[in-house]
Amino acid sequence: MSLLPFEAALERLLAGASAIQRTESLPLRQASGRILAADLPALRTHPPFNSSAMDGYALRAEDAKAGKILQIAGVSAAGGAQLPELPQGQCIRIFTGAPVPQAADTVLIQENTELLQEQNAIRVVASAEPNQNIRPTGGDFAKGQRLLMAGNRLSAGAIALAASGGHDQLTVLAKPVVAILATGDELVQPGGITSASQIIASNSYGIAALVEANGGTVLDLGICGDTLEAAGDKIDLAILNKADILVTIGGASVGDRDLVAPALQSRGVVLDFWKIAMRPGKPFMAGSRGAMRCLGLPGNPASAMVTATVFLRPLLRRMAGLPLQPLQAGKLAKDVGQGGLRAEFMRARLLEPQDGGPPLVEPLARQDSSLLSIYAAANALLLRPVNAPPGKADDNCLFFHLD
Ligand SMILES: Nc1nc2c(c(=O)[nH]1)N[C@H]1C(S)=C(S)[C@@H](COP(=O)(O)OP(=O)(O)OC[C@H]3O[C@@H](n4cnc5c(N)ncnc54)[C@H](O)[C@@H]3O)O[C@H]1N2
Ligand code: MOO
Repeated sequence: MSLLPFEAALERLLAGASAIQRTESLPLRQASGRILAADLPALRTHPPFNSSAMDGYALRAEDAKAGKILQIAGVSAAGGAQLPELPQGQCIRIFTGAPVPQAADTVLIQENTELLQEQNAIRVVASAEPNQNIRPTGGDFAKGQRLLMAGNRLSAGAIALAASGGHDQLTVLAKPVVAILATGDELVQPGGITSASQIIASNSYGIAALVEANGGTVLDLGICGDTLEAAGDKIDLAILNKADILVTIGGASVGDRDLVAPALQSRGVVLDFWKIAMRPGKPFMAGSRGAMRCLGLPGNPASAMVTATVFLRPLLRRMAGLPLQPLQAGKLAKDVGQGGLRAEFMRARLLEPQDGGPPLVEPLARQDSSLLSIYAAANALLLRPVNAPPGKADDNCLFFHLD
């Protein structure tokens, strides 16, 4: 069977994938980083009154002339209950954020006055122009105005704006549910080892972390043994729980015990493609059952993480309403060999460039797909295209960020 180029596989995977439309309402404190489901109008005007930008004296600009002596008729403080009147030819002591009395059209900063304590008055030292140091009503936003657009990712600033606009709950897109199933008779959970032949199902943890870092929520289906029935029962659970994406790990290759493809098919999953011209990750498969997308990752730890980065990450981000993280341009940090018949995603480290140019990408020494110690040390995947000529240090290259 011929192998599908990873670019074509990714295009097929993303075709027709869009942000899921379920929503949920969250308290502001839990909404950071989530995607706003609908345009957000301001429930109030801010500032709700003409407000002073400085500590000083509110007055009529015509009175704010150097040398004048003005009686202090009252005080306006932020949160103060009553706004004092401003009699003709007088001033009001005012603090930053406090409402400016209606008759005042300027605020003279206190540094430009001399306080005549005994007379409860000030002498104007430097004149002020009209409209100085006054933040007008609605200068930030007016009631009914759109504060944030649907599809906006809620940054710290957006959360503060929503709070200021009077919202204490936000309606956001629900996170896509990603069911994760590890397959293999040899697998046990961390802490569950009882014999030397067992292997800890570490991939499920790595994939779960990747899912949570990319806008998804995990439905952990645990581990199933290498039988069609056991795998089928777990797939039923994903269906029952309405998972948006089912990710299986292992059992994707060609051995007699590689049961994932037939198990998926036995539950009505239609496979779209299987086997990719990439290294690691050749046995990767994808299909769907109704709205549920199904990704079969190979079991080797680096193969599972690489295929999750190349395929699951963009699919999930698309379904979560997040921007994709495309390949980026870098420079090779050292010579690399010729590309093979499969595109290779080499585990690599990014080095800071000397001249502020693109990052230097240094492939790590050992690339076997079973090595988690190497995968964990990497922060990038260097792409070596099919049949690429040998690469020289400083040649252009492409890479995926892993962080
Ligand atoms: N004759 C062939 N053999 C293999 C081929 C092939 O084309 N012809 N492909 C190889 C490639 S490439 C890969 S990758 C592996 C992947 O095969 P599977 O997806 O069937 O993976 P398993 O056999 O189930 O497991 C492989 C390896 O990974 C360990 N594993 C599995 N699941 C987990 C997990 N959740 N956490 C940690 N480790 C896991 C498992 O114990 C095995 O050591 O097939 C090659 N063979
Ligand atoms: O492609 Mo496998 O994923 O080489 O180890």
